[in-house]
Amino acid sequence: MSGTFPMRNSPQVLSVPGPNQRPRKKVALKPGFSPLDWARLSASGKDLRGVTELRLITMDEVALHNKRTDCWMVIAGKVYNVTHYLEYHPGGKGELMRAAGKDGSALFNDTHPWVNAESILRACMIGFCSEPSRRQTKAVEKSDDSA
Ligand code: HEM
Repeated sequence: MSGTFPMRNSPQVLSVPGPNQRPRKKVALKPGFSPLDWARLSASGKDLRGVTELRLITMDEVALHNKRTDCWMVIAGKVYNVTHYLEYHPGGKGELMRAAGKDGSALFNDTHPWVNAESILRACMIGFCSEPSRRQTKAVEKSDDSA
């Protein structure tokens, strides 16, 4: 967590970007695809996972699901089927698809560290990633070197 407040690109920053701020890239979502609509769909009991039980999933398997009609993504070690969420993503389908079939944690954290993916995507979580993310791997390698 950085020590500055508000965080870079946080919603608490005025919407007019200053000289050192990234412009906001939120898109206009289609009617019926607001965050509230997603919350309703998530709570509706509709099957958004497409699997029956949580399990360990390899990156190779995640990589097979990289299409708009079948899209899996790892965020912070958890695997989500984000196919239904694509239309509801406030940053747009295209942005989310950059991490389709991949570990999107780094892009996610660089773009909006304040967003609670775990809570938003609870209804479409399908398992745990069986491999540490590249960032985590690096941190482990570093601590091994210094030991
Ligand atoms: C699957 C997990 C993700 C969830 C649940 C999610 C959720 C959100 C939410 C709630 C916002 C609105 C933030 C706000 O109003 O402050 C947002 C905006 C955005 N998201 Fe995501 N996101 C996800 C992944 C990604 C990824 C992987 C990217 C890749 C680049 C991305 C790019 C963006 C962008 C560019 C915006 C617009 C930010 C802005 O206001 O400038 N998101 N997302």
